[in-house]
Amino acid sequence: MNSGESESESSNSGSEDKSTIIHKILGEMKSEFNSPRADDAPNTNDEEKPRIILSFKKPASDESPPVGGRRSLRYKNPEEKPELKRSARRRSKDCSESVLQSAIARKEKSYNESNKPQRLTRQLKPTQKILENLALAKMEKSRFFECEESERLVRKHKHKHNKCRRLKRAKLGQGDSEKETDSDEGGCRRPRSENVDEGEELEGAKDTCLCRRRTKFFLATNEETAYCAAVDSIDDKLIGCGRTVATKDLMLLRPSTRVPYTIFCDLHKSRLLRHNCCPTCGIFCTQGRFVQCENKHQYHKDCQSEVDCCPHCGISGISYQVDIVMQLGKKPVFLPVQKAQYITARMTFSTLKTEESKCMTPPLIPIGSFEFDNSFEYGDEVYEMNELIVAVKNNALEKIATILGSKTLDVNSKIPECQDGTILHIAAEKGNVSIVHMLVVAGTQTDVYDKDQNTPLMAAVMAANNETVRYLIKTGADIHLKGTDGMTALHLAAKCGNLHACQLLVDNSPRKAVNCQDDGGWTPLVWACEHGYGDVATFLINKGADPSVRDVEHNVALHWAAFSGSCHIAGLLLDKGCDVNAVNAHGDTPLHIGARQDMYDCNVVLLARGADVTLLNKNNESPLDCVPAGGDTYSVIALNVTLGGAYNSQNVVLCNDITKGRESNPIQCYNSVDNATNPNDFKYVTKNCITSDDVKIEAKITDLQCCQCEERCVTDDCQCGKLSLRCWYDEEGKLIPEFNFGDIPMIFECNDRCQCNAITCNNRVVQKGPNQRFELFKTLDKGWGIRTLRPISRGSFICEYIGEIITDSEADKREDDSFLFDLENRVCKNEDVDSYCIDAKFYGNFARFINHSCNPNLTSVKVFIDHQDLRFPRIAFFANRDISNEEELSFDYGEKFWLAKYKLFSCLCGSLECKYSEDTIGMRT
Ligand SMILES: C[S@@+](CC[C@H](N)C(=O)[O-])C[C@H]1O[C@@H](n2cnc3c(N)ncnc32)[C@H](O)[C@@H]1O
Repeated sequence: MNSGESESESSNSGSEDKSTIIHKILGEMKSEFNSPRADDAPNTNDEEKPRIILSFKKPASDESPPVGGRRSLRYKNPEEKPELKRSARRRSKDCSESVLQSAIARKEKSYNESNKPQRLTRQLKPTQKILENLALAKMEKSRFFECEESERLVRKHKHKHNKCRRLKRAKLGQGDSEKETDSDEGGCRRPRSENVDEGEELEGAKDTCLCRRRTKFFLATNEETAYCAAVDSIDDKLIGCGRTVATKDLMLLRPSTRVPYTIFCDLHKSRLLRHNCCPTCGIFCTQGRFVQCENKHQYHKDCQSEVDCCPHCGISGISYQVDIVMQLGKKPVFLPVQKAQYITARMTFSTLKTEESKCMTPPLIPIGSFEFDNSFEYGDEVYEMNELIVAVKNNALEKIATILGSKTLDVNSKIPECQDGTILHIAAEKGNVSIVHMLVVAGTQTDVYDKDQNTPLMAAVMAANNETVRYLIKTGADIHLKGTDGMTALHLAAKCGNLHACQLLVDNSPRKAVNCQDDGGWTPLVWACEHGYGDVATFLINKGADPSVRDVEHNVALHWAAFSGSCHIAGLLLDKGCDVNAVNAHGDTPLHIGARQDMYDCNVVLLARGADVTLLNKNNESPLDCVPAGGDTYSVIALNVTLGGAYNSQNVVLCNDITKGRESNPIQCYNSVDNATNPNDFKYVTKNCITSDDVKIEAKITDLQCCQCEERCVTDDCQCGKLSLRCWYDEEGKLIPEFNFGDIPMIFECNDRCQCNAITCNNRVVQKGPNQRFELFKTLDKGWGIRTLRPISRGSFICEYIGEIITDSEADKREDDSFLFDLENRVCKNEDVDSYCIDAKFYGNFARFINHSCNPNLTSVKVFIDHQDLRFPRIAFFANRDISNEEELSFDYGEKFWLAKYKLFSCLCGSLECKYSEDTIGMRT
């Protein structure tokens, strides 16, 4: 096949710049492998072998279906069904550790994202006392310095060389990272107005402030712990400390008489000693811009009087503005234990984004009915887990608070009476959001499994405690976790008919989990159909549930709707393009199932929508053979048989799945044209393969350019996006509207070396494989072809062109050239370097059956995933326009193909723009 399609040409001409950029980025790729122009190919043969020439494009993906146990639609009554043994997932220690790690990571992340520190520290408003002190200090200062004015002028003169203020940076160690020298002592002078009888000096220094003074005052408390009441000024925000202070060390201190006595932790004491606490307002100068005197005493600019003078030592004239930065060795990780220390903090939900939920639920204020104040007496009592369980079961909030506050229990310990779940499982099942909240705040992990492989979220879903479901989702519970039989919380919600929970789960799923399959291959939609929950089925379909997804027994959702006899759901599925005569692994159509279940109403709907009464299953049974004789269902099917209402009776299913289970969705083979049997003269593969040593792909993982994105690769910083010029995929995995099908970039998807999350990453589409529904069918005049069983929107990924990677010279030797796809990686004509093709003749996927059209609905795009060797792009087809149900898929083979083939046959695409028909090909040769 030869070059020449217009898209290809424009793509090539435009690709030089992009190639240059990509070369620059990759830094190691040779220019000769870029900008491959089909016309530049060395033409060593007059009779050149035809190649299909690229016109590059791609779509969305979903989780690949798990395999495992299944139920069978062969059994009329559920009781007849053999009990399913689906994979019993055993959780290992590693698994639980990773759950913990990810829970911590999520909490950290949500903390960082929310940028609201109040759950971790207390953010305080200045008290009335502090404000009064500020005003008082200003007045005192101005009075005091009136009489100091003349002295100040002398000192000013003395230090005139330092008069211009300098900006300098200081670093303040949050721990003991910085040991400041005490060289400031010498310069301290006592202002006349200060009370010298405050107490004994801490280190004998004669400061005018009281930063270094001991006092005779101690805090009297019966509590085991006291908390530091220091207030830090951090970037103009006031943050309370709250560290614990040993009760044996409760000396009350203050930096001046203007501020109240306070309890300080060791850290704040040492900073007080170093004059880091402003004597005017009593707030520590912790991070931000402050003023520092010559003696390294720090205070706030606003706390300075109009006369430039240090409120610590009174020295005037020599002051600097300093930028203080907290010096932390590493990012703080707030573990539940640490959070639990802040027992005086009011529990709040303010750090969570309160997105408008579609469900009408009241705002989430879990503690609404409960005032959790710090007057609880925890005492020395040691509690048993049983007491907590009883308290949770009885909704005894105060008791729960007391037990949790005592910290005598491991809130994550497994409870044998509760299937080895935790106390959070019990609370989630019980459904009191306040209790769930208290447990979460007390450090209970949300993503733990019980023996039945249910998480607390799943327990809440099954118990229909939807406020708890909402709370747990917002708190970061992982909604994608799979439990028994590979079921997610959404599967369970659909199975239970819990519409509200379905809404919460779907609306909070970053990449829609709506088509996720469990071990039996069932989607949430299948569960809703099986149990006849019309509202849930409608909701899921509206949210993009695919009615054509097959389970492991090849049933589609319509089989399950027929099983439950839900005519409303059956109609809905048929409206969405579900095939009324879809056949499962036993050859049963939905009508066979509906007949066996004696579902009259539903069978009427199926018959009215074209169900074929003549189709035989693998036991040679027609639907009429399956129905109990004598009833209404028998009559209605018998009537249709009598009337000869066989619909599409010409259609013959030759094979249920040409992929033999290798694709996530089976592909049936239909032939209603002739007697040809299904094509099986090739090996179905889903990855390109190599059969010769002549093909060597540079695929070292260490050579891969990769990204450092934390999660989803949605920002411009994603390195893989930059390689592709930008990320071309939207949230659903479709090419964005800006993607220019006339000037196609190469796409570099995220790879195994990237940091991002493989499930939620936006830049992974082709690697997840095809997820649409297709059918192999016999065309009237072009042999086999591929058509879609449902509408496909523009930009969707269809499939890759998969086959055997061979060298050009090998391709030239091959007899059948109908399946060669030229990788367009030919180097300069003069160089004797081989280039490559993909041959799908012997090894291939269903793309090998896609025919040519001069007005194609697919465009091919070069994609790189597991290697970045530009000689071997993966060829991905994307819909270049909306494609309707049952439309044949096609791409442009390119001029090279037709120049080689026109003597044998001409193009039968039938489009008005056809360039290679019998009539038009002459104009091109
Ligand atoms: C890659 S195969 C496509 C699958 C093929 N129809 C089959 O039955 O295996 C390419 C071959 O399909 C046929 N073909 C594809 N598109 C065609 C078209 N527009 N007109 C005529 N023949 C076409 C040609 O025989 C061509 O060599």
